[in-house]
Amino acid sequence: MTPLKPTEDPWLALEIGNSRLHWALFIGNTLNCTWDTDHFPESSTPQLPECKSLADLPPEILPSFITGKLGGKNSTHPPIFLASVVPQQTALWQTHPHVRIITLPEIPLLNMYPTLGIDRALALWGAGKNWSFPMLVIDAGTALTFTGAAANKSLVGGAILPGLGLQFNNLGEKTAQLPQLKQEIISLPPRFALNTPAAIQSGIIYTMLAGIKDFIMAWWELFPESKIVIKGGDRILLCNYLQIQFPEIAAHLIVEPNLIFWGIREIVAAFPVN
Ligand SMILES: Nc1ncnc2c1ncn2[C@@H]1O[C@H](COP(=O)(O)OP(=O)(O)O)[C@@H](O)[C@H]1O
Ligand SMILES: CC(C)(COP(=O)(O)O)[C@@H](O)C(=O)NCCC(=O)O
Ligand SMILES: [K+]
Repeated sequence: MTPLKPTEDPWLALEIGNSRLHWALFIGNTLNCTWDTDHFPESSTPQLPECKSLADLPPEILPSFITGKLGGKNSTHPPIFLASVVPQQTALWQTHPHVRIITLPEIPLLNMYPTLGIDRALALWGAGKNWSFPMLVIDAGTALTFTGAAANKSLVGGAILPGLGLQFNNLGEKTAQLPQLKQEIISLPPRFALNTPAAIQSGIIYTMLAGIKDFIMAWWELFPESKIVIKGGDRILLCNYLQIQFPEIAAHLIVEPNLIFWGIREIVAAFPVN
């Protein structure tokens, strides 16, 4: 891989989550734009190892406006810094000539355990470096996770539960009489509902909001001054309802969709260049 001049060269960040791929284009240290794409279908076997130039990347991965920003299809392929929590998807990229996979030991957090998700570690590192430690990150993604570190950048720990989409899908799939609902809740349902869809929405949303509040309160008992950042595909929906249910808590949350990319940028900046 050609060495990177961190101040001016373009590079791509790719986070592979359990629902989709999250992409960012950086020019040096500056985030230029972000986009999301689907996982590769398991049936397809993209010829990623053959990717020598940008023209070889499928258009559903690299939209044409991004190729344009990079100087067109014939320009040199920028490096892709990849962090993934989906091993089957990582495997597809492993042999790509311009991909560099970020691993847990490269993240300078202390006290990490070996199976900690790289997305959680990067988001926490990115948040702490941007806003300061202690720090608690809430990731409202496929899974909902809480991940916290103390002032000395040491992982305190966290928690994992099914995210909003998973809760709705699981309930719809594993019960005979419950419908598959979309998690787009237009407004907060009545707490004590008189029809099935509203009862499902009530159960899921009120317990999730109460759970988030409880974890935040427990964290503030340990670290009263800590900032809290929330990311992930369901962040806006959850923040909107937190705002209604627990406005004093919602007011303290920093909402940041690009947290993982700040984490990746920190690691790339520390990446040795010739
Ligand atoms: N366009 C979208 N595609 C998929 N999920 C979405 C989209 N917009 C919002 N979501 C919500 O985002 C959640 C997934 O969050 P995301 O941060 O994308 O997941 P991951 O990083 O785990 O792949 C889903 O539960 C879903 O409700
Ligand atoms: C908890 C996760 C599934 C979250 O994944 P996501 O919802 O962001 O796709 C992922 O961070 C993971 O696989 N973690 C490994 C276990 C751990 O962090 O302890
Ligand atoms: K994630």
